[in-house]
Amino acid sequence: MTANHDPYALAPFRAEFRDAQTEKAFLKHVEQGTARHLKIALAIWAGMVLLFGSLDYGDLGLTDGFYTLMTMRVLQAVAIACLIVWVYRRPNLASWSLPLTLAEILGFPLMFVIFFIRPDIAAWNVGVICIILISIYVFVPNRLMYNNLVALFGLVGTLVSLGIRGSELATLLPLSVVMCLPIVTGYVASRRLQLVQRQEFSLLQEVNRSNQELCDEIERRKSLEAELQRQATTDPLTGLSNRRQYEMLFRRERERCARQGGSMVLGIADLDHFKQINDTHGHDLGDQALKHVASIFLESLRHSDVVGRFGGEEFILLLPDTQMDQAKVVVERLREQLAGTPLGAESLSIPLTATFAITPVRVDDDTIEDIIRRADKGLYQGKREGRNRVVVAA
Ligand SMILES: Nc1nc2c(ncn2[C@@H]2O[C@H](COP(=O)(O)OP(=O)(O)OP(=O)(O)O)[C@@H](O)[C@H]2O)c(=O)[nH]1
Repeated sequence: MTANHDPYALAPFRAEFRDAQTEKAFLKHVEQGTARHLKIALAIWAGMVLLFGSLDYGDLGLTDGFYTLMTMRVLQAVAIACLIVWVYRRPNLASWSLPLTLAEILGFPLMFVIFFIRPDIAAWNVGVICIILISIYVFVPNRLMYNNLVALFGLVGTLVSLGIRGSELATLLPLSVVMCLPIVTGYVASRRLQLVQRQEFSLLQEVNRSNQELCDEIERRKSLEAELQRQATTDPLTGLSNRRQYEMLFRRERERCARQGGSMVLGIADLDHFKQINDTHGHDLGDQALKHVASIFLESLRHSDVVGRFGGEEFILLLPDTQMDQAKVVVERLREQLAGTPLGAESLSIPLTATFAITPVRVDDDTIEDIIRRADKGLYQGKREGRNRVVVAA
């Protein structure tokens, strides 16, 4: 495929897409409509074939000629009915042109035979053939080149039949010009229709492509926005809420608890001897330890609780809808869980403990800093008293 390949370029004479894949996609797109057209055209064809039998009867009576013509008409009508059923079951046949072309070509001999059995209505027969020629173009769309082939067969067959019947060249020449008129008219009308249909299809594809691009762009922006939001609200190392986020959540939860008459507890956790872990095992393992602690806190607490990273090895816990005695039990359990889950890394098992302080959020606390300051005092007390404990800072 070249750089400037246009998949929607049209071949003006065939009135089809130059690109075979695009043409295939178009035919698939119009398959149901094409099949419907074809079934209607075939039904009209079969009806006309049988209807003209009544004229044969009127003119010929029950003669051999009538029986021959009627047998051909009935056989043809049955063949057309089979074709309708076939197209009904497999609509893609309407665009799959070769069998259809053969069926159309096989329909013509009946018209040619009439010249021999009913020479008296030769002029009528030529008229009917002209109508058939134009109908092929109008009613059987999207197969222009095959229609040209069928029309040529009809034209040549008619002239040859009349020639055999003894018509002069002087008659046949103007007749061929007259018969070319419906062919040219049908070709031009059908070509225009095919081009317009394909231009519409190209536009539709373009619109679909633009829509898809737009949807992709919206998706990309949404995920970018979500990522930015995540980065703006979480601590990059542990994934916990950062200061901005937990302060916002604190305000929201405090207001909600106040509205609903619930109480809220704030806790601080500070890892014990964390400097020693960093110094002994390195900063990377220190980072791993922080992530380990964060995941234990997140797993152990309720979804409605908030865990934030307060500073280096300090964490903040917000427990909405919780009384102090309940908070004491919850945080004690958290302490035990942390102490009982050492960090396993490179065949090492590093015990981790933390000192916790909890304090109630009071109505007269102005800011979160006031509450943290109170909890901090409890934390110092806990560190002084030997670490790995929960202190209530009332
Ligand atoms: N690996 C790592 N270490 C950090 C990070 N933030 C702070 N630290 C370290 O955490 C340690 C905190 O040490 P200290 O404040 O003395 O506290 P501690 O050693 O835990 O002692 P106590 O709190 O008294 O039990 C320091 O060594 C900091 O460098 C971090 O993001 N990653």
